[in-house]
Amino acid sequence: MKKVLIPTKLESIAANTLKAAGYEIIQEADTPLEEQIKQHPDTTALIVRSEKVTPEIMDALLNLKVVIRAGAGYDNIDIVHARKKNIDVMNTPGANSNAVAEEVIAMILAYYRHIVDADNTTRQGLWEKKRYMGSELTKKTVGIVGLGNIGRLIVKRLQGFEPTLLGYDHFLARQRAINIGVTPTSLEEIFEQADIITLHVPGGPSTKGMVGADLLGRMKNGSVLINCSRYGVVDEEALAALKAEGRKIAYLTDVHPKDAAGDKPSAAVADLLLPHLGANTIEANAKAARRAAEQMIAYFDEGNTSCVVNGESPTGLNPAHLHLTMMLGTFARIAGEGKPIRRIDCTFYGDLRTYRKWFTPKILEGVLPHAEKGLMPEAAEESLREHGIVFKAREPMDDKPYEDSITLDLTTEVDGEPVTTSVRGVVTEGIPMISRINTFHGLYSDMRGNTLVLRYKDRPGVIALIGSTLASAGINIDNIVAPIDHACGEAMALIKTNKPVTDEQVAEISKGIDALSAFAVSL
Ligand SMILES: NC(=O)C1=CN([C@@H]2O[C@H](COP(=O)(O)OP(=O)(O)OC[C@H]3O[C@@H](n4cnc5c(N)ncnc54)[C@H](O)[C@@H]3O)[C@@H](O)[C@H]2O)C=CC1
Ligand SMILES: O=C(O)CCC(=O)C(=O)O
Repeated sequence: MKKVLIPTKLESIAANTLKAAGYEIIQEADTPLEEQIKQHPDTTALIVRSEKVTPEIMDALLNLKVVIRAGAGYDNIDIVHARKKNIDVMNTPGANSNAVAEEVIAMILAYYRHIVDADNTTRQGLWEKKRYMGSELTKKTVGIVGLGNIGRLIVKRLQGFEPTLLGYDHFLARQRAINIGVTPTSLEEIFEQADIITLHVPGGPSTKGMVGADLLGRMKNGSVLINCSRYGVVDEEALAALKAEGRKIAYLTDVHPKDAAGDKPSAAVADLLLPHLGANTIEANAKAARRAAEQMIAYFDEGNTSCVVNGESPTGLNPAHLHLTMMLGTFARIAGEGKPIRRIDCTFYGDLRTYRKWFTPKILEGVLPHAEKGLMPEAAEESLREHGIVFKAREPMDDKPYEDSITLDLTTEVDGEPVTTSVRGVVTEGIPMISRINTFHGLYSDMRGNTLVLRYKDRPGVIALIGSTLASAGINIDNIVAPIDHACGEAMALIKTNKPVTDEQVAEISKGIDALSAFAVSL
């Protein structure tokens, strides 16, 4: 019988559903998880809320197969360590979004109408009507940062207040944001224009300090910043400094470094401070509990991993090929000069064709470096779609003798016209090599390190010119390949250098040799 530990206050429907399906359930909310695992070292699965699931806990549970976070954010679980131990981690996406969306509206109204203070002072016998002059939410400009499950619901729940809605989500295509009902707006403009800004991005390294001195400094006097995402997303020291200078920014927060009693680092800077109440409704708790139980049953009974957030590639796939794909994506993006990407077509030759779906997260990583990393293939494909990128993994043509190689064609839009950069790569002796760029074949250049890429009309003396410009900048050439496309009389030089070549140096060399295209890549 599979033993499931639920070391948290989670609605009994989770335990009941699992018991009915034949699981053994230990639910104990008041004993730390560290203690409970000593009594239950044979635990197969965990369902947690904000409890930390550390490497030590995973190492101690030798039978642990899956950890389910009954909620959205899973930054309390070390998902990388979990992967190493072959433990799947899931969340229950969307289960508590409505609770947070409603909390945000409650916070705004409570702050605007001084509800908390007014209740306190009225109970004390005071009558401070003049002091508690309020503001109205109706027709305010609200900036929503993070348009996932919660951000999108806030859009809906705010509708009655006739707001102007600005939105930012760097994984969401412009048109999708418009369809959701917000005006896609840069972070800088949101912070400059909004009366209320509410944050709904995940926590962790990718968003740590995301709202720092620069953005905070752009906020209007009298504006409100709400943090129901995670502690660390807002640089509270920078906020405190601005407030000390007399800037009138209200800060309403629900999130803390630790979910526990004790001093709160945000207390001095916050105008409203809640004990992580976002998901704390009867409805959200029940929904997350039911989902957690259903997901666990589907996981063990049917092998359903659709909510796994730390998926890995299958055995048999050489990680070097995954890395190569990311490098090809990066290379093509830089060659495409950062123009909007519209389409990516890939062909995986040889044995790689069997694994093609597993390359999607790496393609995403290469072409959209700010996109979420470590996504499952389906989620990566969805992310590409949301960015307005059509992605196709083509069937390889059997007459092409490319063995285990990868072709990536990246199409950008330049002045309304499609422009495609095509790159092909292989792994040789464990080294990721680029073998073709557009019509320039036979490159076989190591993709690691610094590469200067120049296309020019073929003529004698060009390499010498490049060499002398690099030398005068103190840059050494480690290797050069410079094949010629005789059909068009052009050459493509891939020059490996001991240091990165700066944009200014690229421009100087490009001018000196009258290059048709020039860029530098450091991988
Ligand atoms: N206060 C509370 O009780 C609760 C807090 N949360 C927090 O809220 C977060 C969001 O929850 P959901 O909306 O359910 O998650 P979600 O995954 O549906 O949405 C997150 C959105 O943030 C976007 N995003 C990620 N990084 C970004 C960045 N650097 N810049 C702009 N956008 C970025 C993603 O594209 C995605 O659309 C959770 O990760 C969790 O940390 C969630 C539930 C309850
Ligand atoms: O379970 C809770 O109360 C915390 C919810 C939360 O922060 C999340 O789901 O990310």
